[in-house]
Amino acid sequence: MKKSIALLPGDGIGKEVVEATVEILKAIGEQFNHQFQFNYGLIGGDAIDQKGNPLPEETIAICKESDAIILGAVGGPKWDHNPVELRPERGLLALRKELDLFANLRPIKTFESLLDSSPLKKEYVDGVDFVIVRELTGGLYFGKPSERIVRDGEDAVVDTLLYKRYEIERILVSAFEIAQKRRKHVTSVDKANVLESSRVWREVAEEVAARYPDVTLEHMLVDNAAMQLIRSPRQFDVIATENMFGDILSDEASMITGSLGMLSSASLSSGGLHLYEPVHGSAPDIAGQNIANPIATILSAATLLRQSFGLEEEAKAIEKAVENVLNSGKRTADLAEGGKSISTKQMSEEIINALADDQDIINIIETYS
Ligand SMILES: NC(=O)C1=CN([C@@H]2O[C@H](COP(=O)(O)OP(=O)(O)OC[C@H]3O[C@@H](n4cnc5c(N)ncnc54)[C@H](O)[C@@H]3O)[C@@H](O)[C@H]2O)C=CC1
Ligand SMILES: CC(C)CC(=O)C(=O)O
Ligand SMILES: [Mg+2]
Repeated sequence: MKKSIALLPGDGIGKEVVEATVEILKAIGEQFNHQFQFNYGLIGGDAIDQKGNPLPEETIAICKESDAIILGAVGGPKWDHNPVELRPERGLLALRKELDLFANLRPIKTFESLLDSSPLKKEYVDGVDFVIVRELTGGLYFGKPSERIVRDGEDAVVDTLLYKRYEIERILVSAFEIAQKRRKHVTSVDKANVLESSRVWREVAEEVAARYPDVTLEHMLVDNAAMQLIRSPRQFDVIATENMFGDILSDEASMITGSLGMLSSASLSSGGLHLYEPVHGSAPDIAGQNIANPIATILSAATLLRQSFGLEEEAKAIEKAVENVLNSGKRTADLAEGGKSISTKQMSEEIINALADDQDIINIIETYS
């Protein structure tokens, strides 16, 4: 198979985890005889420094000419005091809007060998397997006005939470479609006791639920949801929520797996050009040290192969290789609890070695060759 992938490493550890992931894709391409062409683009802080724009036109063009996109992360202290339109994060938000990447799927599934790495009790996290379906192109991060103003003669500030009804409907439809293929339970998370947008969200959730009689709908207020994620995370199957709530809850949920560096995500578009990105950011505190955990990005790439290219065996091979490496006790620093750890590059090499050693893959390749 010949396919092109746009690579937007971005800033900080974004560069390191994308580089580690490219090595995995090259290895899987060689093993399964696929030709993946990589098209690099600038986004975020680097793009501001080199082009004066966090999302240059060339980057949008590179994405649109590709079959799928992998993004690392954007941001860093260097640009923290820039005016808002020259913040690296603006580049990512603009790309999500430009490509209508409205559905961000963030699976939270524990690995057997990492049960002790979670700060939560092992018996609570064992068997956790749910997905956060986060709306990604609306809500507070996109509403206008978003500015400093003067109100009643006082300095004030306004951010706007705006959703069109169809935006709420389509993300809930995505959540119900996903739930139908899973354990058929949607927890719709909102703040309907306070926010009008959440009241409409609830109404739409009820309407959509009526079209999926085999799926159970439960409403949960976001503050309770934040607590339930810690108290009994196994209760969740699909969590459907708006942009900011999903952003916050997913970082919280990452600790069920042991590290933010483990959480992959897929940002799906209405147009079919999807973007795959880790849940974490550019981690300036560890950037440039070759110690970041690349697994979130590597698992995002596995989802890309499955979702965008239909390469199920290849996706499974990567997921199994990651599991085998973790089972062998190898850990990056975030999971090593002060013990022996391996670098970002070494983790990538270990996963490549595990791919090469996997007898199932060798059998598949022999069957197809
Ligand atoms: N998708 C994106 O591009 C995102 C960008 N950001 C940006 O990233 C910058 C840093 O934000 P933070 O709040 O520090 O969030 P962050 O997600 O970058 O880091 C939070 C903490 O988790 C650790 N961490 C994150 N990913 C890791 C990995 N793969 N391996 C090991 N440890 C990892 C970091 O070292 C840090 O201690 C900011 O500029 C922020 O706006 C934040 C979140 C998402
Ligand atoms: C630019 C931010 C909204 C990125 C982020 O925190 C996320 O998507 O999880
Ligand atoms: Mg986030």
